[in-house]
Parts: sequence; structure tokens; C-alpha cells
Amino acid sequence: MTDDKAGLVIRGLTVAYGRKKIVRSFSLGPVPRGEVLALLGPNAAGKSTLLRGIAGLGSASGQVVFDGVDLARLPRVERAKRIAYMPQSQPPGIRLAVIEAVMSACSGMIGRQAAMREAYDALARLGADELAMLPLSELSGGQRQIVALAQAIVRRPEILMLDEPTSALDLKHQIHVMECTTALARERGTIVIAVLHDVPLALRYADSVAVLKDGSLKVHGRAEEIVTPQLLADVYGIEARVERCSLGRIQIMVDGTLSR
Ligand SMILES: Nc1ncnc2c1ncn2[C@@H]1O[C@H](COP(=O)(O)OP(=O)(O)OP(=O)(O)O)[C@@H](O)[C@H]1O
Repeated sequence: MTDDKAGLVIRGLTVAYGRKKIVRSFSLGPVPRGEVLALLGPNAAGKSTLLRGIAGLGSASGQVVFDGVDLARLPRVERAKRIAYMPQSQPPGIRLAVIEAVMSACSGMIGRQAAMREAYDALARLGADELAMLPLSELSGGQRQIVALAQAIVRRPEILMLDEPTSALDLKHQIHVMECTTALARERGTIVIAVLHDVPLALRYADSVAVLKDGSLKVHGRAEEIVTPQLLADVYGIEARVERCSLGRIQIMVDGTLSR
């Protein structure tokens, strides 16, 4: 079995808005099935644009190979069955109950009864089944974000891409969402790619970390191997120490910002 046939490999992916190339010749992988990849990088590095390129939204060239198949060559509908993309911000409230909104995310893929079961299951996994009958338009920002995640996982994608899935959540819900997402990856063999600004959260839950800067991949690997004070200085312009805690995980202690 070649590397291409085990998980996700991205080769030379370039993503543009009109003539403006944002992500340039991005290559990464293989990312094995069942793993969580955290995508880190400063504001405007191109993280959301990269996710859109992988999902086949917008103008992209290059290869996105999953289990040996170049997704870019598949018809849009086939690609959409394999990939779910949860964008950074959610559309304003539409007049649907939460359960209907989650069901609608998998409409056309399975029958109505199965969709209802899957939708309840997705909400229950996320600890949000009590929201099922509420109007989507009446949810708080954090509740809306959890429902958006349910809308992504209900489709049972093979690649689940989450753009800042914890940005509106309190500490308990951040941990719960990351634990659910990791469990789902392991259970279903899903590859999860999550853009996270919360570096400690990424270090705790991700199997590997990719760092993007100015539209290019700076480094990809296990956090313990790649996260160094020099990397944090180069990417974020901060002065920080990287230390290993008693559980073997690494921790970042920020001392200040570097003047540029
Ligand atoms: N629709 C668009 N048209 C033109 N340029 C865009 C568009 N969306 C984003 N950009 C530009 O692409 C660059 C990367 O934006 P992107 O949203 O991918 O960054 P990001 O790393 O996700 O940022 P953040 O962490 O701030 O969310 C930015 O310079 C931004 O101005």
C-alpha cells in the first residue's frame, strides 16, 4: 500500500480569490484516518482559505488525495459526500427548529427517519439534545456553534473540517467539543482538520499540528517535535518557553511579545 492510499495527502494546493493567490503550493501528509490535525497560524495566514480549497469551494488547483483518490477529479456531489466543512461564522438565524436544521444537513443522503435518528444522535453526542425543538434563530452564539458542528458531523464525512469550532464556547464546552471530535475521529476513522487559535487546546487534542504563515506551510508534525520557542517567535512574534508537564504534554509559557 502506498502512502496515497492511507488517509489524506495534499499536493501543491494553490487557492486564490480571483487573481490573488492566498495559499501557495501547499503540500502535506499523509494524515492517517482517525487522526485530528490542528491548523494553526496568525490572522490572515490563509487557514480558512485552505479549508475552502480542500473542500473544493472556490478556485483551487493541485491535488487533494484521499485513500488514493484525487477528490478534485470527483464530481462536486461526490466530493461533498466525503467532506464536511463547518465555516468560521454561521449564517443568521433561519426559521427552522434545531432538529430540522441538523436533519437538513444530511437531506438527500439518507431517508427522513434515518436523518432524524442521526440528527438526534449528533446533538446528543455534543450534549445539545435539549436544544432540538428550539428555533435556530433563538440560540446563543455558543449554542449556534455547537449546532453547526452537529450539522457537520451528522453527514458522517470522511474528512471533517472545522474552522475555529470552539471560538464561541466556554471552557467546559471547548473541552467537551474537542473530546467528542477526537472520539468521533477514532470511532469512525474520520480525519478531522480543525483551525484553532487556542494553541494549548490544539496541543492537548491534536495528533499533529500544521502551521501556516503567509499562505505557506511552515511545518507539520507532532506537537512535541515541532513546537519550539523559535517557531512561536517566527509565527506569532511572541517570546515564550515550551516546557513538558508531568503528563508528558508540552505547555507554552508566554513571556511577552517581540518587537518587529
Ligand atoms: N473573499 C475574499 N476575497 C478576497 N480576499 C479574501 C477573501 N477572503 C479572505 N481573503 C484574504 O485572504 C487572506 C487569508 O484570509 P483567511 O480568512 O484565509 O485567513 P485566516 O488565516 O483564516 O485568518 P483568521 O485567523 O483571521 O480567521 C487575507 O489576506 C484575506 O484578506
